[in-house]
Amino acid sequence: MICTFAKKLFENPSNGYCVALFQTDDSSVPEEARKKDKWPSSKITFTGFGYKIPATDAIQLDIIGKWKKSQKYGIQFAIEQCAEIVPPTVEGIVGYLSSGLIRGVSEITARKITDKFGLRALEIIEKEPKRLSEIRGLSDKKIERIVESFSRNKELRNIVSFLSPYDISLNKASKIYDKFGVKSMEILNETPYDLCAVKGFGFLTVDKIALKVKCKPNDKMRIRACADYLMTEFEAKGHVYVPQQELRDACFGQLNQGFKITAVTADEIRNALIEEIRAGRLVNNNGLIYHPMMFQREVELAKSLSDRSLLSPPEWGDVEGALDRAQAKREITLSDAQCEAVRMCFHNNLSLITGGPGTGKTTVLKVIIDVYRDLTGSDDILLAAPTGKAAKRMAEGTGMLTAKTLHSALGLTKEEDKEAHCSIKSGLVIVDEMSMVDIRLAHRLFRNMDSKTTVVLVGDVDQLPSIGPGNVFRDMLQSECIPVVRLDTVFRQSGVSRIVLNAEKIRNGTTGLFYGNDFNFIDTASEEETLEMIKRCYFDEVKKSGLEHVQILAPRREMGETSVLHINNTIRDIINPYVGEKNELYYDGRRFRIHDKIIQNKNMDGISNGDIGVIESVFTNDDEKFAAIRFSDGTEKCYAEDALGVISLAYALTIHKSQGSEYSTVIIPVLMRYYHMLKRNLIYTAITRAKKKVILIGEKRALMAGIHQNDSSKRNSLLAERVKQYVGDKK
Ligand SMILES: Nc1ncnc2c1ncn2[C@@H]1O[C@H](COP(=O)(O)OP(=O)(O)OP(=O)(O)O)[C@@H](O)[C@H]1O
Repeated sequence: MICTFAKKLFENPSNGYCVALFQTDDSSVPEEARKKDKWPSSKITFTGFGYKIPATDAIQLDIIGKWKKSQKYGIQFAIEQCAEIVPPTVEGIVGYLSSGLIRGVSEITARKITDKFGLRALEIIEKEPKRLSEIRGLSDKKIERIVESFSRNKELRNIVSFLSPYDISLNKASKIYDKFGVKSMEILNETPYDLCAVKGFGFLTVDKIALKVKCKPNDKMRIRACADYLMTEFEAKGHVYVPQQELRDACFGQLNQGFKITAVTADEIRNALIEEIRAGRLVNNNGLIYHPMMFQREVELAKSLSDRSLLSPPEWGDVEGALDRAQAKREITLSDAQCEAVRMCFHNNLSLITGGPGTGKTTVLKVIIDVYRDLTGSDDILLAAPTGKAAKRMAEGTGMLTAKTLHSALGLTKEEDKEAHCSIKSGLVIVDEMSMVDIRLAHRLFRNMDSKTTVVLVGDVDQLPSIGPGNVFRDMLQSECIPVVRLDTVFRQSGVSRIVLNAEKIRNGTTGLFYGNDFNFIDTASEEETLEMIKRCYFDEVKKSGLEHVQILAPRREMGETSVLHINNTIRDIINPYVGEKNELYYDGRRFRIHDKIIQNKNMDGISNGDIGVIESVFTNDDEKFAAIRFSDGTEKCYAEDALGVISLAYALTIHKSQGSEYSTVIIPVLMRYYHMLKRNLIYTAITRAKKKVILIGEKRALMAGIHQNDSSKRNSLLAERVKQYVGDKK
């Protein structure tokens, strides 16, 4: 449809999304889509939306798309492709060049260009840009900017029309241009799998495009991209390496999917993988395939751990005396295991402490800190944890002023930081919640830590392993080369807390749990009933203890009425109902409201991934909406509407996300529907988040089945074996 841009209604500058009014003579515009009241003109006015729409009336637009109906906005045109039609007149070209679409061209500049080149102006800019220097008063820098901007515009249009059959938005298309610039079209045609390097273009998307372009199913490029994709998928499941045959089989399945006869043979895959290994893009370590970076991390981390475990500790002096003084000062008598833990930390360079909730880990840390201060007269101690919440709890529990997130201690505060910028030189480093640390972060930590630092790693090995690849804490324990103390006596009012007793039972795979006020199970017959009961319990508990002390923890994020997403929307609409458009914000189909409880999902600008906050106000500034969020530590932060991708609602969280946090009361749905997800360490992690009360809702047999599923160590990693081997080699 040919139309002209009339008025911008909304724009999201971060992704180029725009809603606007357009005018046309095209009578195919549905009657309900025509705007009549405010735009009485001979033209037909309608609303359209899309990405990177040229916001100028200096040219005409040829738009392709579909009419879409929404309850809120009525019928609008969803623009999928948009071509600029520059009128073939000097005035038309001046209008186009000075419309703002081409950076650095004012009307005066545009006229200078048309004065010189007339109707050939656009052709000159495109094909003979150097000739622009014939125009007096145009600096080289300005010419460069004009040419760059012009070719970006043009290339983008080409990319978009090339990709139009594949449902790729303009926004995504512009990411291709940002990555490959003027080479974009060449890449799309010649080496389409290079697109996998662009954010938002996974192998599956690219494969569809590439196979249609010209790529043969058994093209090496395709096999290589598929192997890389599958390696990344394995890593996303927590594996550090993949056995060679498993990778070959997975490639065979993926590459032949959708073909009636074998399109890629096992031999072709084998040969392509051999080539990948020869070229150094994959590593074959005795039949185990790694991404080179993963291999390097595993080897270097293992070396670093073995070196530290063999290094003689500093001469501390009278550890026993300091230990006695610390106990006297704190008026506490540590158990034998606790004393052993303290001694271990001063007799070794690297030590591990593991224990479940209430087993006295924090108490031991306090004494370790006391002993260190006593022996050195110094406070050169770094406390760190993988999440902001865990760091905060660590500081509170030990009575230290600060504890950092590992990211901030290592200078990895921005998402783009791939390399750690800070080295850690403290005399004593204690890391809590170590089970959450993946191989990437552990590798960075040990690479950037002074070799003389005394390191104490604390965690609960029975909790879920890290989200990222590896099973670092468990592997360290299993290496049997790093000194460890397991704390297993529960101190916290033993016998009274069923949570702690049941945690112990679950840890051991026992299903005969104790039920009572602090550990409830509510049977429900269906998922709908479970949701109803979650709502009822949540409101009761919030009334009793307040919003921030009650947390719903669900195994699954999406799909189903008891998924995190569904529970969040349901609870929010009751607890914090709609109060008007001006108090709401939208981001990518999600809706946020003033007073909503939210969670931050990314480390940035002093706010840590996992921090909980509340939207305190919603305001508009310069036509843009903002949310002012107050985080639970008092930090306030404003987010523009288009930056809300970093937060989500937090009435319910996934169990994975809750690691490192604690709440007074947790409510957990357990249904056979999640059978494949319900594992012993998942249930253990969920219930140990509660300090005072656990309410499980659903089917008891699902809980029992989950407790019996113990696959916590099924992650491909050779860290333990490597540490053992290096230590053995050095002894
Ligand atoms: N040796 C001890 N004698 C008496 N009480 C102790 C001893 N050690 C710890 N406690 C008490 O037991 C409770 C739990 O201890 P602590 O907080 O150190 O455990 P934790 O393992 O850090 O627990 P969590 O992981 O749940 O935070 C505390 O109230 C603490 O004072």
